Amino acid sequence: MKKGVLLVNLGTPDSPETKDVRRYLDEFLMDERVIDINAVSRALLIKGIIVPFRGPKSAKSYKEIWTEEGSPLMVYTVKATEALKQRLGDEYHVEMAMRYQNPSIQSAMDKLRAAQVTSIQVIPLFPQYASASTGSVHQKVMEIVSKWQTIPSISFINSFYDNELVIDGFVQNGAKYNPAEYDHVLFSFHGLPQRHMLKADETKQHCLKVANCCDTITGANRFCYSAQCHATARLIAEKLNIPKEKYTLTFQSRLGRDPWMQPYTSEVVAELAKKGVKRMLVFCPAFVADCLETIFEVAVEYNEEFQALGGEHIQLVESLNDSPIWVDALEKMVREEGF
Ligand SMILES: C=CC1=C(C)c2cc3[nH]c(cc4nc(cc5[nH]c(cc1n2)c(C)c5CCC(=O)O)C(CCC(=O)O)=C4C)c(C)c3C=C
Ligand SMILES: [Fe+2]
Ligand SMILES: [Fe+2]
Repeated sequence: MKKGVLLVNLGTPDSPETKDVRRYLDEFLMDERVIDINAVSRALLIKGIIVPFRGPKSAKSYKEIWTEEGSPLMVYTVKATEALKQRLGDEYHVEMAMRYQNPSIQSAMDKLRAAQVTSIQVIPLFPQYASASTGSVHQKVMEIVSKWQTIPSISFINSFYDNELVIDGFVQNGAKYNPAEYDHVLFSFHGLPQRHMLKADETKQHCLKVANCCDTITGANRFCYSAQCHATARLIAEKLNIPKEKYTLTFQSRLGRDPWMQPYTSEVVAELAKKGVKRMLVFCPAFVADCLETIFEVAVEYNEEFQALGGEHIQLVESLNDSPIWVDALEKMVREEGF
């Protein structure tokens, strides 16, 4: 009998065609943990405005990054999963799923059940915990097993923002570019609406109330996405000897008009270009695989904005993708934190 492992990434459209992108956006943005407003307003906003209008625009962006093997997020996640299977051997049954679209969590859980695994270890592939990413994966898995007659031992990884091998993976990739040769370094994380941060603060007295609330991890902010992003950036910067004044942490990918976590990457990129920064190195350590948000938003869109304002070049540091050190990190998580 084998132990089960379920790796879950965010998800990506089945193809870069508008109909598939719309179906993906619809499933993603109708998740109440992502757009956390009342159900009627969410349906009106998402089905009536965002999906119809954003669908064709996003499809155009996906066409720019699509490869012969498929969407980069999918390609890298599949490769890392295959490498992990090799490492873990016969003692484990490993499945990979996407929170939205395919392969679905339901299909992966069905396979684990059919394989009669003795336990299931769920690893959402997001280094920093957010209700909209990790929390949503946890909820979906719990919904599925709640319908099973027999529920095996299940464990959920909450976050791995300070995992040494994960940090070292980003450090190795960044070191290839010799950060000292760049004028400035950005750590650009996927953003979230500010209200998600406030909801994560169980004390209601810390987040955005205490000065520099994200600078250290405390009891109040231990599950705060922003505080965990700050910790990840600090650890990478320390290992690469990047002094504090030479790097900035920013948040990208804002959607809608509500305030999101700040500072916004787009605004910092523009300010730095205007200040005369010419060469900038950008890490995106919220993503374990390169995807639309890194390959297109950072390396193409922000790069163009930077150059239009006098900057010379934005260099994206590759994500962990299917690097051996990332597979080492996953293997260690499975062997040390599982059953
Ligand atoms: C790092 C984890 C992620 C969190 C947290 C997250 C929250 C979040 N995202 C949106 C809206 C969009 N995100 C989109 C793409 C996207 N998001 C993540 C990760 C997180 N999102 C990834 C890995 C990707 C790329 C997927 C790929 O196929 O490459 C998109 C779709 C693209 C676009 O149209 O721009 C949207 C929309 C919200 C609203 C949100 C939390 C509230
Ligand atoms: Fe996102
Ligand atoms: Fe904070």
